[in-house]
Amino acid sequence: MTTKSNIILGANQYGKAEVRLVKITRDTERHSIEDLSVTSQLRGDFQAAHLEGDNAHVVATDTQKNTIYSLARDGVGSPEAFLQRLAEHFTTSFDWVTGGRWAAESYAWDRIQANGTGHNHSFVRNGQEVRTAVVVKDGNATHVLGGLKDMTVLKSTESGFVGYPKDKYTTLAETTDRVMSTDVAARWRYNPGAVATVDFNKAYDDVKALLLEGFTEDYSHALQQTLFDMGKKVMDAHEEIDEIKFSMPNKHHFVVDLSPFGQDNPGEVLFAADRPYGLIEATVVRENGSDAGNAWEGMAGFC
Ligand SMILES: O=c1[nH]c(=O)c2[nH]c(=O)[nH]c2[nH]1
Repeated sequence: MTTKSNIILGANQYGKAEVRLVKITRDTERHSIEDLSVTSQLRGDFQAAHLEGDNAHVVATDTQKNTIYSLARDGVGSPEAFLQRLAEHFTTSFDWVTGGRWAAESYAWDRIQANGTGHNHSFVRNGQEVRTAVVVKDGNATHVLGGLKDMTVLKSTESGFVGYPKDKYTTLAETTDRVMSTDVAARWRYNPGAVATVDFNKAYDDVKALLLEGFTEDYSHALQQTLFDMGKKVMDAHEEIDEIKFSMPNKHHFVVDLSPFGQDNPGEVLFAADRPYGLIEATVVRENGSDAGNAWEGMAGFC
């Protein structure tokens, strides 16, 4: 005789994904623009909805979307602060919502330069990188993650790759001078005790600058070393950050053989391959930093 095992509901969350929100602040002639894609996901007691079709606890995803727009009426400020307001709203408005995950991407706009100054109300999208933020609330614990992605960088020298093991499958030639390029994706976790006093926009600008400096500063023996240097630089300067995770493709640039055309090629004409690419991922952590709890749960694309 076989006994049937009991089937129960496991982890679950739900909400509205990628709510496109543009907030123009126009209380003076000099307008400003905040452009985000916001995702809200609630966690808590949603057992009856899944097991019995009882929606009494199901705050509609449409309501979640409307809440995002309504809270934006009072300003966004920073993605991290805005997500914390959403988290606070949902967990205090509905008893059974014990936590959730709120995420944003934000897209920067620069003022169009006209007659030597930034225009009051005309903007051009700045496509250098996409800013990311996540707030995870679980009971009394709140985790705030800053981040960025798609920040494409390249150094045309001061990078090499030597000393790796050679076996019968190794064809890669050692080099002490190559192009190194990557799309930086990084997410950093703020110490929960510091969150109340962090100026998230200022911290973001500074972290981005430090990442760029870290990429360029020293000779790179591998993307792995450069990744660590970048993370260490950020964490040395920002005590309020306890951890930074990276995912960085090694965007290979191959020197094209021009000898069939009777030409030399001292690393000037390159084939930029789009795949396959190396994929270098790591976390740089502050020893004895705060407990990450479930801050990284469900975070795709990072290890
Ligand atoms: O910076 C690099 N790291 C690697 O792990 C690697 N592997 C490889 O083939 N080229 C490179 N470059």
